[in-house]
Amino acid sequence: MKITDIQLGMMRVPLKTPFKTALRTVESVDDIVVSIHTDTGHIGHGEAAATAVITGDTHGAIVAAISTVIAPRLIGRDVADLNALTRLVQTALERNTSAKAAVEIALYDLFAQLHGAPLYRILGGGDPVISTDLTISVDYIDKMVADALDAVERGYGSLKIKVGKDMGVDLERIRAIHAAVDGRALLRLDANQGWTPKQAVHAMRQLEDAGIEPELLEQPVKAHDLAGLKYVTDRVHVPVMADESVFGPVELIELIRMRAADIVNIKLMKTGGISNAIKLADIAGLHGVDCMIGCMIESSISVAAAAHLAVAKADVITKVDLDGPSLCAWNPVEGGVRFDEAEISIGEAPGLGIVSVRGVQPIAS
Ligand SMILES: C[C@H](N)C(=O)N[C@H](CCC(=O)O)C(=O)O
Ligand SMILES: [Mg+2]
Repeated sequence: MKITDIQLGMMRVPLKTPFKTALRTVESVDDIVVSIHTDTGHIGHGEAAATAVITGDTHGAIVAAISTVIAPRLIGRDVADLNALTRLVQTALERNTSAKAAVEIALYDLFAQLHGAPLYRILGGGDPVISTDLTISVDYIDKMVADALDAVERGYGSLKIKVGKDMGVDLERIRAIHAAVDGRALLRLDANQGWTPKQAVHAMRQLEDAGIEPELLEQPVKAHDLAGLKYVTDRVHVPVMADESVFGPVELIELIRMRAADIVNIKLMKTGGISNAIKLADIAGLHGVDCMIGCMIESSISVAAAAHLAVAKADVITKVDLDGPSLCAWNPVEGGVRFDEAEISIGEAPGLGIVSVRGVQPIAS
């Protein structure tokens, strides 16, 4: 199975409701779709999210990285040599993790198709049904409470509450949601770097005093501030999770050496795809550090790949935040992984199981 062409397209899928964090507000998935064509007629699919405030990646940079740097290295190569191909992708250029992720996802999709098995089986197998949380965007308190109650009604057992905007109001937000949900869902807090280390410790102690025990606190402080993250981890009972602070193995090893966090959030758009995500899970597992698998604002192409990985690495990836497809107004993918509110289930179709993708505008390269 030889690679003959790599095509790029732009996909827009509106979200059901605006997605709001301490870092940004976004109303649609606007992602680059990668299709890798082969001489056997098989097509591998991938997707890159341009989350400039986190990865630094923009649409223009993703398109340029793939079309001018990565694709020329892959054309004519055999999909059977997956490890050689992922090395070519990872060493093609520095950073550009979302572009690398999209290409790797499509390569793994093809590799699994080559072997006639769903990707999770190629990655080691597992129970193909997992549960995701749902994100509650940071907003007016009444709106967040209503969104949280709606999510509980829809069957979500874990809610990821976005905070990090204003410490005083954030505490009110959490207290109000905690009271309304009344034990029917676990509360994960994600400050997206919005607090100082001292504010984060103060906030968690206030919650403790009020008898509120969130399941975890995600990325309370600036991404580069590992010392600040450790300051919080050392002083609160709530498990602290690193998200924006950890992209790849190098950051994870430093985080573990410093004992700066209790959990790490693995996202394909940060790791540059599946090969490094496997390394992160293995390093974390070796050190007894649990992982969450997360996503950016992505659709059911790249989130499907993350779901396959989560199934295969379920011993280490114990928490799932793959709600991108649930946030979308419609599903652009025919076939593939089934996203039904909290339940994500993977079928037995080879690769990612994607039959076709709707609403993609070709990008001339
Ligand atoms: C969508 C997912 N639940 C999530 O919250 N991801 C964010 C970043 C998403 C973005 O800004 O695109 C996170 O975990 O920080
Ligand atoms: Mg996060």
